Amino acid sequence: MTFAVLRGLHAIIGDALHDIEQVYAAHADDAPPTHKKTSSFSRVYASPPPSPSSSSSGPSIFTGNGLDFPSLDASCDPTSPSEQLTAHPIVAAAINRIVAAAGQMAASVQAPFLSLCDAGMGYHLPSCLRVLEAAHVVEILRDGPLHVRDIAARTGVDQAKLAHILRLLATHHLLRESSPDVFASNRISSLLDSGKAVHSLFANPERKYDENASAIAAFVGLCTDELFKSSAYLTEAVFPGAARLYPDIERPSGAAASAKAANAGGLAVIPAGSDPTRAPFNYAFGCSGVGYFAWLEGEGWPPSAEQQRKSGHRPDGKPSAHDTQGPRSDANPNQFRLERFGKAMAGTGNWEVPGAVLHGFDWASLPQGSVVVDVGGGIGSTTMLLASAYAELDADGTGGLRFVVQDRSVVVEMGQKAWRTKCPEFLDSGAVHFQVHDFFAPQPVKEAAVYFLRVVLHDWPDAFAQRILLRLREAAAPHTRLVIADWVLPLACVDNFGVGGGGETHAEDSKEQRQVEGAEKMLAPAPLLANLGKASANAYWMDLTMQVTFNGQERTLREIVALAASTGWKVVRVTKAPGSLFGHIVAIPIAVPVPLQRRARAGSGSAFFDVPSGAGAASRGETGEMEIVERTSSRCGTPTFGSRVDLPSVAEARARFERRGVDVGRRTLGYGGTSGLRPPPPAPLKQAAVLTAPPVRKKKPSPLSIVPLASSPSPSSLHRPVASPCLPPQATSPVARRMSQAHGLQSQQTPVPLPVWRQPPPSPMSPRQPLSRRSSYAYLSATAQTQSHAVSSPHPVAAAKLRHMPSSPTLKVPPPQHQQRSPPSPGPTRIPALTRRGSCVQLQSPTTTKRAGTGTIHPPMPRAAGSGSDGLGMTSLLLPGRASGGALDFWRGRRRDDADGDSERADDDIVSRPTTPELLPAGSVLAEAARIERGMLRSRFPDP
Ligand SMILES: C[S@@+](CC[C@H](N)C(=O)[O-])C[C@H]1O[C@@H](n2cnc3c(N)ncnc32)[C@H](O)[C@@H]1O
Repeated sequence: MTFAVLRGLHAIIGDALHDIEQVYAAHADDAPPTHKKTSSFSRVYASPPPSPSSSSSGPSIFTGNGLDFPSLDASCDPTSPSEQLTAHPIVAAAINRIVAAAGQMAASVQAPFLSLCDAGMGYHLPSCLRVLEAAHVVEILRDGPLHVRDIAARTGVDQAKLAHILRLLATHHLLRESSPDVFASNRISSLLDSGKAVHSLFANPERKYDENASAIAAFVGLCTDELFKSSAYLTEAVFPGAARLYPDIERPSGAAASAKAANAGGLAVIPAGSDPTRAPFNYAFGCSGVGYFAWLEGEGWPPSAEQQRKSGHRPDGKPSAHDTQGPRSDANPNQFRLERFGKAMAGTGNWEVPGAVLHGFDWASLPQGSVVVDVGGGIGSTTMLLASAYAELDADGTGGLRFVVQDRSVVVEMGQKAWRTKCPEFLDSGAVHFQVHDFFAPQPVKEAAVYFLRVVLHDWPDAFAQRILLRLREAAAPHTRLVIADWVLPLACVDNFGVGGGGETHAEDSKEQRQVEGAEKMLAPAPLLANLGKASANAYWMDLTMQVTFNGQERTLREIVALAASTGWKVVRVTKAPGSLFGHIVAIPIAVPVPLQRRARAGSGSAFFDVPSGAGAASRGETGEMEIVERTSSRCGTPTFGSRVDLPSVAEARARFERRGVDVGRRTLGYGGTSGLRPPPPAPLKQAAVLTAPPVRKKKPSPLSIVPLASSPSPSSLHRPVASPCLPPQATSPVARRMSQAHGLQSQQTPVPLPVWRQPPPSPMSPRQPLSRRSSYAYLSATAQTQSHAVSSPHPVAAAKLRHMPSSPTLKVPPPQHQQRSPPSPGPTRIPALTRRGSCVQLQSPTTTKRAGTGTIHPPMPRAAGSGSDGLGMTSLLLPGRASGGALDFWRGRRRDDADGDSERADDDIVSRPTTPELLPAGSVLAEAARIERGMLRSRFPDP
């Protein structure tokens, strides 16, 4: 059977390659001459002929010119059509199948001992990668290949050693040895280019990460330095037996004591390995009891004597001469790492497919005036996205959702400043309100419609995450919904959990718990690993990174469900954007587990168990959990670790969802060959799942709802807001997708929305609808172009009539008015100039969260001279699968029906009007099309 498996893997690779070739062939017209692929296959990495076992048999579809796949040997140019096409859903999905199948194939056929050598000595890769980054080798190679002698001369690294370091990287395709001892950058290593001039890098190495382009270099620097070193101490931290065997290891003190601090009342015990300040990182850097962020800010320095001895630091704690971490400021010896971390964080918004949050919950179903609390919301970047879609207020001040962004005081201050600068109208109207709040303390906003936790829980071990969730449960009303946005790790095997199946679910899972709408059994069928193996690796790298740094973790669905259930929440739905392992989990309040109820009744006023804290307790070895939280804390309040520090403008936020990087549509594309890779699509979102009242029994209300919170002893005296441990997986787009292999799993998880991209020509294996060869894709890369959008604010100026959020710390949700709202209608939009002559766009109605339809815009046809106006052209809109469509007439000037001069439009504006409005089922679809076309027309007919 093994040969059958190997042949199966081989066929997957062949078929996936075929899919990719088809897409590139379909875009041959987009290729500038330099990107055209020739039929000679002269390059080293040119495509081999299809696999004989491939179901898409036949020769390569390239017999002449075509758009070639990016070469591994050349620098990465994210703006090239060839590179951009790698994000095409079909291509991205095919790439994932290739990565998964090739990884599995290699593991299957390679001698097991050599596989162990790969895994066991793979640590040299991050080591060598760090040299490459720290010594600025990629910038040195920016202008072309160099002999190692010259690289050594410029870096000061010994020539012989450097040659071996670079060769190891070249052997793993991270660099290229173009001739003996001559090295060149390639598609992968070129991403490390910080964009800085080489001389300035050597003159001011501490300024390397000043520029935006350096986010990936910063990320790799972070990964290959403290995170890599931390990972080396995983065994010491998790395996109690290690202490006996490796006496040289300094065991962080108090680890055992913190286990005692666990309470026995139903909340998770805090085992020794779950103290965020005694993680592998603390072993590696000899800074027991100091949280990672506090360490970055200078605490725990100098390291212990043992650590100094091992790392070569001088006994006075000052760095030794050969320490290459860059100059340290007197105030904070870790300043370089601190700033690098901040830079590496840039772009965490790419954890999520742009706009995915809008589909993660049925926000439009919430009654007017509902309050959404973004708990640990950073400076409100995600709230900005939601508010710009749902906070629009009606003229009488009753419309729209209201948002409360809660975080630590230093973050709230930053958030308010950013919002005041970029979109004060939300603050002025009271639609958005910032609030200082420690999420371990009682939640001041009671009975909110939604409590939203985005990438917060993964920062914390279970025992702490439980406390955060319990605080929200205490404040919840029956109608409250909890929305958790975090990675959802699939198992490495088929998993029936949540899909309602029996079989392999754990006996202790109740049937109710097993039902989670949107749960998936697998991402890929056999012979591939169910979680797509190596193609999904990034989420698992992230998971372990959280673990080694903070004892945090990413969670599987069953772990999230169990965590939620232990604090009185039932997970009802998970939504993942196509191509992402990042999920939005919706939970409803249920009865709180009995042990916590007992505790609440026992008179504490809270389900929390207040454990010993303070110096006295510590001296008795009874470290309290809240003391642990404090130790995790950031000393000088470094702002938004793990949170995005850049607030998008309203325009950028709207642009993210207006262009819909995400689609939860269910349209299936026919895929060649590897049929069965896509599990059936999840059922359409049911509003009922969100709107139906939770099963709270009237006769037995949750004890938490009757807990006299007012008389509760406030644990806040024990708390102070703490910096959150959280880590970056990705740097900024468009290369972010490379850092997330999970990005682009579309075809395996959810059918690809049809018209986002132009499709390849139909093949006998995979009949597809041919689309205009002239058309192109309007959604190139949402994140890449977001910056260039300028959308006028959709919000009516009715500030005087707007209701303000009460500024008191306790907010009550106003009685629901049970009136459905709609997101704002699109305002006039300037779309970035596209160079193509037409577009194939994914169209969605901005007036509803449901998909209104999809369509293909055919290229504008220039008007015949003398056709009676200064018109620019007409474009037609087709809605596939429907006998409907329409046409748009574009011209420069005033709207025709405003010819009386009433119009506010400028004479040189490009405007449009449907010529066949009756044919269009959704005017908003047409409006969307018009905005896109206007953008393209502007580029062709620049403003006079
Ligand atoms: C990974 S960031 C997520 C930020 C935001 N939700 C987002 O998605 O961009 C974690 C956030 O938790 C905040 N945080 C950490 N400890 C906190 C606490 N005890 N109370 C409130 N917020 C806290 C941090 O300041 C940070 O903004």
